[in-house]
Amino acid sequence: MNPCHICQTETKNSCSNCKQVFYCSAEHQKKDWKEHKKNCHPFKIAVNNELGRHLVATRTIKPFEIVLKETPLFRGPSQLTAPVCLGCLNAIDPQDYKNCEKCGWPLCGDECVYKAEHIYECELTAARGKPANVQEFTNPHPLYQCLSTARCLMLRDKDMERWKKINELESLEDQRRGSMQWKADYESVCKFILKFFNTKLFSEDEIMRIIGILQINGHEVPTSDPPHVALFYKASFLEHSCTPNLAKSFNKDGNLILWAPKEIKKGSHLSICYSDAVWSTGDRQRHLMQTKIFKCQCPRCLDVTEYGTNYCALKCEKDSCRGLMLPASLNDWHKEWTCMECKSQVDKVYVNNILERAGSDINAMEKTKENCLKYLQHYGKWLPGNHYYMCEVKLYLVQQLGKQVNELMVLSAEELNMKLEYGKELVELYEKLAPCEVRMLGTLCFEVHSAIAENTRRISLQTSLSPKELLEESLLYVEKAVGYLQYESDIFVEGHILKQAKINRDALKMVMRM
Ligand SMILES: C[S@@+](CC[C@H](N)C(=O)[O-])C[C@H]1O[C@@H](n2cnc3c(N)ncnc32)[C@H](O)[C@@H]1O
Repeated sequence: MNPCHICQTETKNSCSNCKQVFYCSAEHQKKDWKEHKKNCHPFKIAVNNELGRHLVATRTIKPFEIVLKETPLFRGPSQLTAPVCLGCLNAIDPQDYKNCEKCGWPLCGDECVYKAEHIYECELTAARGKPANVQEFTNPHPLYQCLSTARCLMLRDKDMERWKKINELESLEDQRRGSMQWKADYESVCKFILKFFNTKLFSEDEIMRIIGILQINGHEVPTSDPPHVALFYKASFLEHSCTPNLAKSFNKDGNLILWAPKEIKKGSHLSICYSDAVWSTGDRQRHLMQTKIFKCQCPRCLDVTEYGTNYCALKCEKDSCRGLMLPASLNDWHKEWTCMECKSQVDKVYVNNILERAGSDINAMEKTKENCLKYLQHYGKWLPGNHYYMCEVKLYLVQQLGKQVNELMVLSAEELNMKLEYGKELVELYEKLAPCEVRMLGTLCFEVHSAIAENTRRISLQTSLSPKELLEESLLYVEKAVGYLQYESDIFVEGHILKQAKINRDALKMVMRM
């Protein structure tokens, strides 16, 4: 029993969405709804020593349910960017832009001059008495490195409520202080702000704290081109996992949508991936340590085989052995690797040589069908089929084969089969390893569906029958594609795939009813 939020009468009845606030009657619940809905979510904030604040589900969350939809608390240009319009945050067209009359920063045009967020750096720049002078538009521009920090600092005197919330977020000041990144930020952002804006408004500590908050909590938002950075208040309490349980989508206004691709049980921690779930363990861990200052101990990082997928393994160096080599234990990625079959060992130099060559060859390679096939054949000597580099190349192949309109119809039987087999293989692998990489999974499922549909068409031309199992399989993959992409906006290519997937799904259902 708990007290009713309105009248304190003891009651068992809680809000069915968040399970955290109690009401003795429907009437009292209705009375409180306007206030309560702002904080009514199926999670609560918890704290422990290892994670700090984190979010825990207060009830079981159903597949595809939206767990949190949030508008940005703050948005601004990325730290490393070519000049962008400070109104809409899209790239400046060097042939068609306008300098703000008050501060000199380039903007797209009149419609962007009065966008609310620009007033912050506009005022700060106008106060220095000399307009900003941006002439070069194609490369990352040093002036822009300091802009988000400066814009955010201005909230202190302009928007107390937002400033207070931003300052509640983690800055990891002590862990960051003195690191290489901290020193670089001190020179290129902190000292630069004080000098460029010729201001004494902010202390060095205040500036370094805001830099930390932006680094630890910032999200890259792809709704502008190039993407911009934004802070979201409640989403900032989410912990990281390399196999998270929440997917992240953005609507066209840059609002964040966090949703559950699979059921999440009551009491589970909610997580997103701060890094890239398709990267190798070494790369993810390095990235997390450099940018978010912690060593990931998620179940995937604590299992060298990554749930038996052997995503980072190498083939045994001995031709006579079919085993796979991995570090002997978790913290030994940088020591010897051992074959799990014959127990022979190789040193890190051997491992690095293979990985460095395989990595630089992918980067340098033009991603044509022929090159991808050559790569798979060549590196198949050292890398197993599930290796992350092999998967990257298979992903290119699946997308390349039948990319143009009607090209699918002229693929050879062998090519069509390759698209199908690699596509299915990748869906199975990434559903295990990266179930929240929904854009990649949705696109892959759509490719597999298209390949099965084409196969079905070829078979039915020969037999005048459409094999039922193939139609069912094609429907299964197109339904998966719709599920994974359902929150994608039509400003993204994935939003267009979603539209087509829905059309194909409905058409398939009709054919199957006939
Ligand atoms: C965006 S904040 C998350 C909220 C933060 N715990 C707080 O109290 O505000 C990111 C920071 O939380 C901590 N953190 C998040 N996920 C973690 C994890 N899986 N393991 C260890 N620390 C984690 C790290 O310090 C990380 O830099």
